[in-house]
Amino acid sequence: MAIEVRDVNKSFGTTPVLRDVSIDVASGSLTALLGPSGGGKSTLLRVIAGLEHPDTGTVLISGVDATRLSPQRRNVGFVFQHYAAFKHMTVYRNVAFGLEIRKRPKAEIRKRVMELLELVHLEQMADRYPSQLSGGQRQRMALARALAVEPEVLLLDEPFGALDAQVRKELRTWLRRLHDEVHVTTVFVTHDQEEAIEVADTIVVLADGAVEQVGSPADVYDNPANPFVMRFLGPVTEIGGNLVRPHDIEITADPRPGSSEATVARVVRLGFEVRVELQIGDRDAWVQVTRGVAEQLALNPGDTVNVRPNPGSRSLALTGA
Ligand SMILES: Nc1ncnc2c1ncn2[C@@H]1O[C@H](COP(=O)(O)OP(=O)(O)OP(=O)(O)O)[C@@H](O)[C@H]1O
Repeated sequence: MAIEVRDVNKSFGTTPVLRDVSIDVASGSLTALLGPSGGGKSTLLRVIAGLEHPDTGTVLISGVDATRLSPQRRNVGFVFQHYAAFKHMTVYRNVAFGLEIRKRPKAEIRKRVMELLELVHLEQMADRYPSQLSGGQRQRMALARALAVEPEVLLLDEPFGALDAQVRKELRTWLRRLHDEVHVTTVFVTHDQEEAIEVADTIVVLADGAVEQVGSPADVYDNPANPFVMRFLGPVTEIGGNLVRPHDIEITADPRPGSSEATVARVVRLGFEVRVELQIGDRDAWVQVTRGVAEQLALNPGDTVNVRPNPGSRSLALTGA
């Protein structure tokens, strides 16, 4: 294990922010800390980095108890949402900085910095200043700088959070590819479930200071541990007291075992998919079907249909939740 967090508790004043948090991060993995705002993601990342100290519990990095080590001695690289670059230094010098203070030979520094700039596709920008870069380019520079000193662990706190949606999407793909090339153990914080699903190989769902579930993107999406995780990871709707993914619902003209009667309220075409809005008793629900299915059923507002979770699909009973 590259990182082992054991029974960590942390409060700010009297407010508990991390409650008995234990996670294992496998060497070479790309792990997302995912959860709603205020859930404790950044605090957990900062505890791993050594920027915050847990009240109780331990943090091991590469098997070594790092709980009391300073950030400098943990050999971690860190990138924040708003990256503080050295404004008066070129991109080259920003990336070289960590190696220069470690007094590495000039030729070695040059080779390493140019390799890194190539890796983050900024080789043409070496002589620019940070103010002459776009937001996405600046974050890529930040990653190159964090990687320069060959950290054992790379920690990213919403690294693309301040960028517009399009650039964010590009950088996600880019981060995944970069990780496939470099394989450095990476933990990144995000509140965006799509980002976590697309980029990470392991997702840790954190809410209200506690770990709700740990698993692969497919695990947490298809087999959520509880209604909170199911709701947070993707769209849900409620049918017969069960929480179901809207694409996991069977809609038929005639009743089937376990089905509920519903009235079609609206049929919305969204390209290939069709969203069927329903009224079941006094509750609203919706189902996502393909255009073919919608056409076959010839659905119109006011029609009576029957719906039930697809046999074999995952649904969660809501009683007591
Ligand atoms: N230095 C601090 N002093 C007091 N309270 C803090 C401090 N840092 C964080 N908190 C509180 O701890 C809780 C968790 O914050 P944290 O930033 O870890 O959550 P998060 O999941 O990363 O949320 P976000 O996505 O909004 O950053 C919040 O209620 C926050 O107000």
